[in-house]
Amino acid sequence: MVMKAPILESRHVTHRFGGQAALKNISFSIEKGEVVGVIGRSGAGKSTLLRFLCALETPEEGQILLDGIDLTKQPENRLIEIRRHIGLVFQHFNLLTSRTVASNIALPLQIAGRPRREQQERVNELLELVGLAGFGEKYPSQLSGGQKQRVGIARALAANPTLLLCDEATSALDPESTTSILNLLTDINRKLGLTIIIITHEMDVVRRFARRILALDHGKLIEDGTLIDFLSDGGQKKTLQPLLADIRPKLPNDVAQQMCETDSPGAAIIMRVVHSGEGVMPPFFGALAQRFTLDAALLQGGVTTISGQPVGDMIVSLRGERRDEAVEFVKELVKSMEVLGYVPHHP
Ligand SMILES: Nc1ncnc2c1ncn2[C@@H]1O[C@H](COP(=O)(O)OP(=O)(O)OP(=O)(O)O)[C@@H](O)[C@H]1O
Repeated sequence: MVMKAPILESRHVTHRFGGQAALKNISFSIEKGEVVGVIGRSGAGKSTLLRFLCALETPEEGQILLDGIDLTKQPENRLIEIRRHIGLVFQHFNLLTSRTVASNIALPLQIAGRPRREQQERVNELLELVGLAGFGEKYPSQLSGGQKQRVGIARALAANPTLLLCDEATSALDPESTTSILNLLTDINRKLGLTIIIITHEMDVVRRFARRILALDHGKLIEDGTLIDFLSDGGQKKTLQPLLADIRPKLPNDVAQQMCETDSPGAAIIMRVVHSGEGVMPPFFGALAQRFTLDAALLQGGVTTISGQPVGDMIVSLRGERRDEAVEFVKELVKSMEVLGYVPHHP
């Protein structure tokens, strides 16, 4: 097997502010072409990590390697050069209002001293790529939030970066523009094979966009995996639950009111089931009901497709004499299963 060299590595990164650790022993490695979401609540350490990843600051301990180069060991003049190869996309776009769209996009090329002709050609290419052909002579004030962010993305891509770092890139946008920007980033990843890291506090954004999720909590890396890993571990790891709360199906109120912790004869078992879709689509529960003569109901949730992969997160209820047999059967097929409680039988 050929081992690919990582494009970005964080090795045992620790950093403190006034004795308080903001990042604790953070290690991960990202390969070229990956799409990674870094998620965490306010104060988790996302911005601190971002500043290290883009070589704006150096951690107290540990190393950051970009394409094999240790950013923590480079002199400032080398870092200036390295930063040119890191595309940054900001929450509030950071466009220069007195410059046209074309001139905003050309800025990194101008700073790098590229010839005017080359700048123009590259700007036209980028306008096309981000779906803004014909917008070059407009000013930022004439654009919608989503369009401004397209300009921000085009500018970040101008110098052919090794890596695109998006800092809360959709947090200032309405849901429709958020979707279009996430689609654009997915498209860019596919077309250019560019490595993209999106840093956000919104689980819905990483759920829809990132094939791999890194979760930070109080400066610690508490999860590094796919959405399915995240959902499966959410049952056991308490620290993941607040992050997942936004996207998980919730127990319907009437069921929550009737549910108790102890099983009793004839009770329905209420379970959260996470699975990768194959063979466990909602009709499966109909077949299960028939096979084990059960009352089986999908109470909440379903299957969504993430990066072409079906991901199921459902709350189901099973009641019947052969209920426990059915539970064992389901357990073999799914990624994880968590018993939430029991609803007693009222004849
Ligand atoms: N310059 C600083 N001086 C002192 N403490 C800081 C500084 N920057 C960050 N911190 C602290 O480090 C911790 C992590 O902060 P950080 O800004 O990285 O979190 P975050 O996940 O980006 O949060 P948010 O989403 O609110 O921006 C917090 O406790 C914060 O108060």
